Parts: sequence; structure tokens; C-alpha cells
Amino acid sequence: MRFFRDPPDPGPDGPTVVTIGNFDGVHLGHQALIRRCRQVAGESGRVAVVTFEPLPRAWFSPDTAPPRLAGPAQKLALLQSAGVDLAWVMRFNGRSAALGADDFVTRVLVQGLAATHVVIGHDFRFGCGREGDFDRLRELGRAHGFGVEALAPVQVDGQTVSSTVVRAALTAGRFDQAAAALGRRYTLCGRVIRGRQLGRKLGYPTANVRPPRGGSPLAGIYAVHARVAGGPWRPGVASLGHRPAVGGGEALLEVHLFDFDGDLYGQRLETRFVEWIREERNFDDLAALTAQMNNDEDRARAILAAATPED
Ligand SMILES: Cc1cc2nc3c(=O)[nH]c(=O)nc-3n(C[C@H](O)[C@H](O)[C@H](O)COP(=O)(O)O)c2cc1C
Ligand SMILES: Nc1ncnc2c1ncn2[C@@H]1O[C@H](COP(=O)(O)OP(=O)(O)OP(=O)(O)O)[C@@H](O)[C@H]1O
Repeated sequence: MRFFRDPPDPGPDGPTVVTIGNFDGVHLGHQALIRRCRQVAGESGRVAVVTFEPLPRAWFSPDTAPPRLAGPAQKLALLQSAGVDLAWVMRFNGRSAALGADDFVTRVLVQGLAATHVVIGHDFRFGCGREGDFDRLRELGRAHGFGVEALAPVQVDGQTVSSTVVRAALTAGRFDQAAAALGRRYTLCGRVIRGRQLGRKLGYPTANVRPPRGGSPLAGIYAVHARVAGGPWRPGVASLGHRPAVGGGEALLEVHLFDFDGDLYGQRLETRFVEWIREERNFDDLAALTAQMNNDEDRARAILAAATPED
């Protein structure tokens, strides 16, 4: 998959089938859109996604925007595994927010991508003030010579799949429900950065990863499996939070892998969440924190003994 921040070069002749949206989490609804694009494009055509960074709601109101399921790099990796050939990650700012529906179509779909066909979800809206909808897009498609179709919403257990539904499931610790909507177990990916190196003194060295900017729907202590690219899944216990017991700081995902003492700095770590254990807390002293971490480890080992990484 290739990705662009600016309009990509016009592609080779042949169909370019486009879908558009936030694609946070790349859930089953998103995957259905991409599969349909592939059907229309055929093997020789291109499947292109137009997506936005930051997500429009985070740009308009950072304080009230919902947390994110995946950061930009993980979103691209998920789009690639869903079968996308070309991802155009448009910078969302005052200029893009002001683009009307007609201009969006002309600049992005026609001039930018030479779209031959566009597939959207039932409720997709686009352009300044969300003025553009399916009917408008179809009219514009007729004028510019591309086809437009809307997919019926993908449902799981009687509920329409959406990023909102996945966020709510994760916040409630319902990982099976999140997995059912995602078509895979929920993971967070990120590069391992240096912490304060206090963890190893406590007997709990942790691989620290920044959660997506804009926040994560997860918070607290979890039983996890984690792996570096190409490596095996390893059991562990992780905390996602601000660490009040050690003075606090930016939100971090801290993963302690059991029976492992390799160097993970700089590697991309993928963490798969299995079960929520407890909320993050403040402690009077480090001994109390360490005693609680021992309990967390026991609990996580028991949970993971009953779960295989392939679950
Ligand atoms: C299993 C586990 C549970 C944790 N629980 C808490 C907690 O309840 N409160 C807190 O402030 N920090 C908690 N932490 C974060 C630790 O304070 C942090 O990992 C430690 O200070 C090491 O930080 P460092 O990676 O910067 O060295 C927890 C970490 C782990 C791995
Ligand atoms: N369940 C679904 N079935 C089919 N298409 C969907 C489904 N959910 C979203 N889409 C479509 O996927 C594209 C991208 O959706 P987008 O990520 O912007 O919204 P979303 O998943 O509904 O997220 P949110 O819950 O945050 O609104 C849009 O065209 C949207 O209509």
C-alpha cells in the first residue's frame, strides 16, 4: 500500500474505486466498504481510501472529541491489511474544514484521484457543515462521470457496527464485544520509548508506548499478550494511565512481559488486551505499589492461563 499526504500522482489507467471516512479502528463496517471497493476495482484496479488526520471532531473540539482506537500509523497498517492499495491521509485543518461538498468532490475525488467509482456507508456526510450526503454525491458523480453506491450498515448482534460502539465496549472492558465488531481482537501498536527506568527497580520493568494522541478508551490495569513484529505473543500485565503513585505524567501504556528480559527500546510493540483487572490508583509508598503489582501479576497469569494468544 502507498500513502500520501498530498494529492497522489494520477494512477495508471483503470478503475480507481474510492471510499472515504475516519476509519478509526478499521472495524467490520470499514472492512466491508473496502471489500466492496475491491470487487468493483478488480485485481488490476486501485482501491483508494481518503481519510483525515487529525480526525475532524478532534480538530473542531479537542476537549470533547471521543478517544481514538488507533493512531495514524496503526490506522494505515490496518487499512493495508484490509486490502487498500492507496491511502490519502488529508491533513484536516481550517482549509479542509471550509471545503464545500462540490469542491471536495472536484479537488479530492476528481482531480486528486480520478475516481471511477465511490463507495460510502449509509450515513456518510461530507463537506463544510456536513452539507454533502449520498444524493448530492450521486448527482456530482453523474456530472463528473463516476459511479456512487452506499452500502447497507454492517450489523453484529443486532447492532450497527461503528467506532463509537467499539469505544464503548472497550471502556466497559467488554473485549469480546469489541472483537466481534472489529473482526479481530483489539490491539494497540506503538514504538517503545524510554521511561524513567523506575520500573526495573520495583522489579517490574515495563515497555512504554504512547497511546494515540487524543486519548484511549482504555484505562487501568489489564492482562495482555504483546509481541514485537514477527515475534511470538508473550503474556504480561499492562497499565494504561498517568501513574499518580510515582508523581504522574502523560498517559502511557506500560507493558510488563512475564519471564522476559530483552531490550525493546525503539521496537514496535503490539499489545492485545485480554481482560481489565482494576483501576489505576495512588499509593502511599512504593512498597504498597509493588505489593499491588504482585497481585496484578498473579491475577494476569491466572487470566492468561485460561486464554491462548490465538483466542
Ligand atoms: C501491573 C502494573 C500496575 C500498575 N499500577 C499502577 C497504579 O495503580 N498506580 C500508579 O500510579 N502506577 C501504576 N503503574 C505504573 C508504575 O508506577 C510504573 O510502571 C512504574 O513507575 C515504572 O515507570 P517507568 O516505566 O517510567 O520506569 C503500574 C504498572 C504496572 C506494570
Ligand atoms: N457498520 C457500517 N457498515 C457499513 N459502512 C459503515 C459502517 N460504519 C461506518 N461505515 C462507513 O464507513 C465510512 C467511514 O466511517 P467513519 O469511520 O467516518 O464512521 P463510523 O465508523 O460510523 O465512526 P463513528 O462511530 O465515530 O461515527 C463511512 O462511509 C461510513 O458511513
